[in-house]
Amino acid sequence: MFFLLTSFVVVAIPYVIERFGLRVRFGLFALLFWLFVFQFVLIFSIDALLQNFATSMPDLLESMLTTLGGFAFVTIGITPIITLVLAAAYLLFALGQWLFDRDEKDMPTPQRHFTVAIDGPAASGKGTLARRIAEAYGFHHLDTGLTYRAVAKVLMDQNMPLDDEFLAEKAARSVDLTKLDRAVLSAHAVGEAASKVAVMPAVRRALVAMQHSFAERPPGAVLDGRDIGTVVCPDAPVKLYITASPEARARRRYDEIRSNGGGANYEEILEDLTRRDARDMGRTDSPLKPAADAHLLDTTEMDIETAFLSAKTLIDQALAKNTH
Ligand SMILES: Nc1ncnc2c1ncn2[C@@H]1O[C@H](COP(=O)(O)OP(=O)(O)O)[C@@H](O)[C@H]1O
Ligand SMILES: Nc1ccn([C@H]2C[C@H](O)[C@@H](COP(=O)(O)OP(=O)(O)O)O2)c(=O)n1
Repeated sequence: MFFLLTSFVVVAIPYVIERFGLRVRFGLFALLFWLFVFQFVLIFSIDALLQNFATSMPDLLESMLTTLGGFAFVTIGITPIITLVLAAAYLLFALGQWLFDRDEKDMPTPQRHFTVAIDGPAASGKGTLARRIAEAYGFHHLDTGLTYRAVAKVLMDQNMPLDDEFLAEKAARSVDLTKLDRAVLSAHAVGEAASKVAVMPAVRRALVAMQHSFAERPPGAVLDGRDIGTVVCPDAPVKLYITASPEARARRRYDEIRSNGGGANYEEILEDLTRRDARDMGRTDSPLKPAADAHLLDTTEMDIETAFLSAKTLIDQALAKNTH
């Protein structure tokens, strides 16, 4: 009896490991387990039969039943031994699996990132929209216009010409993305100078490289400028091209300067913007133009919140596609 109970426990334990530990629904141990139970029942049934009916049984049947009972008794003794060996092998296998899984979990998974590219002419509302998106989605934001403005500011501060490509490239290489001071760089004159240095390919190459690595920051980045969808992030899942009539843009810039306490002339601003648009759209290297797959958003009659909601619909659709 003790032998049978021990056998039962030895078979049952690996079965439990298999079923609940290794999550095998019906495996080798389960088979052995039920075989064991079957043999157990067989032995007791044969034993009961022989005890009660042996005298009235033909000799041949009695000897067959005795042989079968003996065979079941022997195999019931072997089953736990086989099971024990298999259990040990299985446990080693499970341990290997566990270690392997743990190693996989420890491995750094490639960080996912999502890019929103926003382009458009001056004062169309790119920056405002980009900041709003970055805030809503927890993404990093880079106003790439500030990088061109930073190059122009360095040259202006040192009274250097704005068309010397060698000097401008040197200034571009010294730009530090963490030190772009919007308050200093947002001056109207700096924007005009930035548009001039932005025509030089060497300057663009240096700045585009920085902008490109910024765009890869996880979990996502919003970049606004003139060539984000076409050159800096041509693979961005969301590209927006923001426009507004020159008059609406000049009015916005005028209001912005006035609300900051500055003096401004609407006609002059309109003229400057028109000239800057022509330069930004007409240059040979990376001219301002919508990417073929960009969504156009005309904000002339659209307030900031409505523009944001339009962009949000597109971003949510692209994010849903990205996670499937
Ligand atoms: N849809 C809009 N409606 C009205 N004003 C806007 C809108 N979008 C932006 N503005 C305002 O226009 C000005 C210029 O916007 P900004 O985002 O700096 O343009 P950009 O980055 O294209 O030069 C800001 O004062 C901003 O508050
Ligand atoms: N990605 C970019 C961003 C700006 N530029 C250039 C062209 C723009 O006239 C200047 C200034 O850009 P910025 O976006 O700061 O100008 P606005 O805020 O729209 O007036 O820099 C560019 O060539 N490419």
